[in-house]
Amino acid sequence: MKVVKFGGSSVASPEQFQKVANIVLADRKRKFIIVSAPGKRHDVDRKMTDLLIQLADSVAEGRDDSAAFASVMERYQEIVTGLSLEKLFVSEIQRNLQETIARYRHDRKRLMDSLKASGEDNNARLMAAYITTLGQEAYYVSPKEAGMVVTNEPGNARILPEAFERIGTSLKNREGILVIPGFFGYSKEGHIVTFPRGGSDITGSIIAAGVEAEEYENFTDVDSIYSVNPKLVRNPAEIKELTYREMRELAYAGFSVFHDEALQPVFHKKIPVCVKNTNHPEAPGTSIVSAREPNGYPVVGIASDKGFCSINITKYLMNRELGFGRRLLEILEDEHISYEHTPSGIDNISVIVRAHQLENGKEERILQRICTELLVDEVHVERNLGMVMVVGEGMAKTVGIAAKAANALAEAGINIKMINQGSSEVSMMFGVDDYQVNEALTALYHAFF
Ligand SMILES: Nc1ncnc2c1ncn2[C@@H]1O[C@H](COP(=O)(O)OP(=O)(O)O)[C@@H](O)[C@H]1O
Ligand SMILES: N[C@@H](CC(=O)OP(=O)(O)O)C(=O)O
Repeated sequence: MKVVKFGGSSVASPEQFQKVANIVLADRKRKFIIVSAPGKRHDVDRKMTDLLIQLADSVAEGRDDSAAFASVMERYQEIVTGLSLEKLFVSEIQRNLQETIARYRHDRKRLMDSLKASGEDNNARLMAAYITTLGQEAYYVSPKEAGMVVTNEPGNARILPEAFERIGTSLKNREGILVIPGFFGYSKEGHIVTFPRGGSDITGSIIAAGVEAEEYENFTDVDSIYSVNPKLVRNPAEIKELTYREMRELAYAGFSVFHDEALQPVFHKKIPVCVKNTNHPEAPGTSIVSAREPNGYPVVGIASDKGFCSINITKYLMNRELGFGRRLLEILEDEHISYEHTPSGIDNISVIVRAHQLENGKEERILQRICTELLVDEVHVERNLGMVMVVGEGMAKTVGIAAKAANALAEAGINIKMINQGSSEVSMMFGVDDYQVNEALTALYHAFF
C-alpha cells in the first residue's frame, strides 16, 4: 500500500481536488492520503495557512478579525460550491472556527496552533467527502485517531517514538481510502500541536513509516526535483534519483520542495519516496532511495539559502585550551541558539547561526558572555551571509571538486567567505555575501552541469 501526500498547491481549488481524486482512484494501492491546507492558486495568491496565521494574530491582538475570517471562509466556500458538496460543510467549518477562537482567545500559542491545524483538518474532511461522492469508500481520520502523538512544542512538534506503533495499529486494517490531515498531531495532554511550516511532508513520512508503506508518493506542482531551484535558474536538469542523504542536505540548504525533517521516518524503514506532479501525473518524478548507481555526475544538486550570520571568535592558543569549544557551545545552548556549522582554524572559530535567532537583545548578551566567560581576544558578528551547498554522493571519490567550485566562483567575481565540508563528503558548503548567493548558485550550476 502507498501513502500519498498532496501539497497545498494540489488542493488549492475545486479543479485541483478533481485532479487529486483522479490520481487516488487511478491506483488501488493509494490508500493513505495526506492533504495540506489549500495553497496558492496563482503567484500572487495567499496560502490558507498564512490567512489563518493572520486571523490568529488579529484575534490575539484584539484587532478586528472580520476581514481575515471572511478570507478564510471564501476559500472553503469556493471548494464546497465548486465540487457541489453539501452546503452544511461551510456552516460547520464556520462554527468550528468560531468555537476555536472563543476557546483560545486568551491563549495565543494554542489559538495559533489550533487555527493553523484547522486548514489541513477541514481540507481532509472535504477531500474524504468529495471522494465519497465519486462512489468510493473514503473516510476522514483525525491525527488523534491515527495515533500521531507529538511533543508539546507549539509550532515545532516532533513525533514521539511510540507514535509509529500506534499508527500501524489504528490504520493498517481499516477499510477504504483514509484521508488524514497533514501538519499536526496531538500532545499526550490532548493539545493540537503543529509541525514547522511545510510540515505536511513530515506527516506523510510518519504515516508511511507507521503503516510500513511500500512507497511514499509526494505530489506537488513540479515534474521532478531539479538540480537547482527552478525559480532561481532557468530550465535546470531534472534529477531522476537521489539518496536520502543527498535529499536531506539539499532540503536543509534550500530545496523547499521536500521538508528536510520528513526524511528520517522513511529513511529508518527504507521506504522509497517519489516526488511527482499533480498537474502532470504521467511524468515519472524523482525517486529518493537508500542507494543509487553512480551516473557519471559527482554532483547531484546545488542549493542555497540566505539569512545566516557568523559569530567569529579569536583567541591566541585556542588550540591548547581544553574544553574551549564545549564551553562556547554551552553558552549558545543556554541561550537556546542552535548552530549550523563551526568552521575553525588554530586560534579562531566561527559559529554559523540563523540570523533571526540573535534578535531581541540576544546578540549583545551572547557577545558579552563569550568575552567574559571565555576571555577571548576578539569576538564579532558578521551579518548578511548566504550559503551555497554543493551535494552529491559521488563527490567523495572525485578529485578536484573544491577546485572546480572555487574556480567557478572566482570567475564570477564572488568572494568565498568560508568553506565547510563534513566528514561524510556528501556536501560542500560555501559561505558568500547574501547579495551574491544567486550569482554563486548560477556559477556553480554551470560549472557542474
Ligand atoms: N530543486 C527544486 N526542485 C523542484 N522544486 C523546487 C526546488 N527548490 C525549490 N522548489 C520549489 O518547491 C515548490 C514545491 O514545493 P511547495 O511549494 O512546498 O509545494 P506544495 O504546494 O506541493 O507543498 C516548487 O514549485 C518549486 O518552486
Ligand atoms: N499548510 C502548511 C503545511 C504544509 O506542508 O503546506 P504545503 O504542503 O503547502 O507546503 C504550511 O503552509 O506550512
